[in-house]
Amino acid sequence: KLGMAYKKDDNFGEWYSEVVVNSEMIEYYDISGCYILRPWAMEIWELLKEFFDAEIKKLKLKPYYFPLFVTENVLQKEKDHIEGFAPEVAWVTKSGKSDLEAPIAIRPTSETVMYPYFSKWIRSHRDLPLKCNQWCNVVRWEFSNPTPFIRSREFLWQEGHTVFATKEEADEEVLQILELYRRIYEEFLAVPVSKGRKSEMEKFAGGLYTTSVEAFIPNTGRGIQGATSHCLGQNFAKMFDITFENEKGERSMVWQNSWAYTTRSIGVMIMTHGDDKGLVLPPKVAPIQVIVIPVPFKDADTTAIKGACESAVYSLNQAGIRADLDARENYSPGWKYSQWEMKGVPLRIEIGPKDLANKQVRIVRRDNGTKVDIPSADLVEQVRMLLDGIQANLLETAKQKRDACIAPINTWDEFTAALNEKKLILAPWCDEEEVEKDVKARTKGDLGAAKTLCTPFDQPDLPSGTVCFASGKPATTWSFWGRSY
Ligand SMILES: O=C1CCCN[C@@H]1CCCn1cnc2cc(F)c(F)cc2c1=O
Ligand SMILES: [Mg+2]
Repeated sequence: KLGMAYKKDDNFGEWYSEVVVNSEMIEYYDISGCYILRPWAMEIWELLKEFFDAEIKKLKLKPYYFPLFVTENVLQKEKDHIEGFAPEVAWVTKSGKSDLEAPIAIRPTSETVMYPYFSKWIRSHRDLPLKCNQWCNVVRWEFSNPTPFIRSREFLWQEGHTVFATKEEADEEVLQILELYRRIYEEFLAVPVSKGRKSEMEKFAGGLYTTSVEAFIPNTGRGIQGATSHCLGQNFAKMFDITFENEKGERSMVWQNSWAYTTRSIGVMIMTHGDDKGLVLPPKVAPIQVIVIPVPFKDADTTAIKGACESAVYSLNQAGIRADLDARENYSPGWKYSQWEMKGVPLRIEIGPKDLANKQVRIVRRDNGTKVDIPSADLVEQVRMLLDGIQANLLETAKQKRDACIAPINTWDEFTAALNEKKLILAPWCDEEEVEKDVKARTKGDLGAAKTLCTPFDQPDLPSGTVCFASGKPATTWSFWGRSY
């Protein structure tokens, strides 16, 4: 509970498992790949949801809830949509002692659950655009090493599924949602991400194109997909016969998007900001932003000290700041400091007899450990400034660490060297799928093969004559490559 046995830079995997448990976010469960999400994690999920849900409501998304279960023939409606995924599908085969007539799948994603009904509900252009979002869990029985938040067999997400009359509307929304995902990561979780397009090989096979926000974990040198926003084109319209009568009375197929972010986002935040004392929470997502701790002294007036703590908490809460009082009698101040540091609370306020006498409080920052004494009269404004400062500092520090890992390369040898140095590789590529397959084959190994992470929208200058690092053919784009989660 108190103190960490593992150091982040020495044993990242063990450090991570310890932090998520000691901070009371996760409890391990007796089914591999399944975890209990405790309040310290769920409150973060709820703060993210509050932002995202309000934003998509501005975009006219409507809330739905579709069934958890999918019949076999519906799930397999289109082979290439779930071809490679079949091993991940979890099936219900019995109820009680008796077998079900036909096995029923638990949703791994909801296209096949929803789209037959989109087909039924959409008749004319007046039924468009249809904008559906659901907050739910999905199950994917993955076998690669399970990691809390990052890779679990059940996870929480939102899945947006939208239907438009024109490709232009779909293309526009794909980027609007991607920008919301960037905001989730950079403005709330203080995690820098790159917006880009997935390669033909890495994109959602059922769609037309995939965009994503990509993060990077310097400790492991691995990229990680933060969220995805797909344009499905008319592929699912064809599959599920989703057509509408346009203004001219012609029957045409709809254009669709689908997009999601998941509880994985919490794991990325933990990996990015955590340190050897535990979690470091960005204030925007901290369930408690300020913890106030009375520091009694042998014969000091403990009642007056507690009163001062309570009024500090009260005025902070009145100002919309999530503050709490830790007045537990059975723990020493020192123990409390360590425990709230482990939980990553951005600010700690200590009030002892001296502070009381001087009408001040001592504030300690979790991100850089600095201590400052401020007059109680300035409490709310100073705390607000400190919280904003911590939020900005966390993003800036993470950006600098990530940028320090970016390795622009031109040749194969530079590529393999950068890969072994756990870099986020920026390479000129001919954008050919065969070459991507070849790089995967040539870099196979215990740590996993290298792959494209995304082709960033923000393209550096590509001098004419630049050749692809892997094929020697003319390069057409700069892409991020690396090992990934
Ligand atoms: O990524 C998104 C956004 C939200 C809606 N879905 C899309 C594509 C999901 C891609 N995907 C991802 N994983 C899957 C796992 C399965 F077991 C399975 F049957 C199907 C899939 C599958 O289609
Ligand atoms: Mg998967």
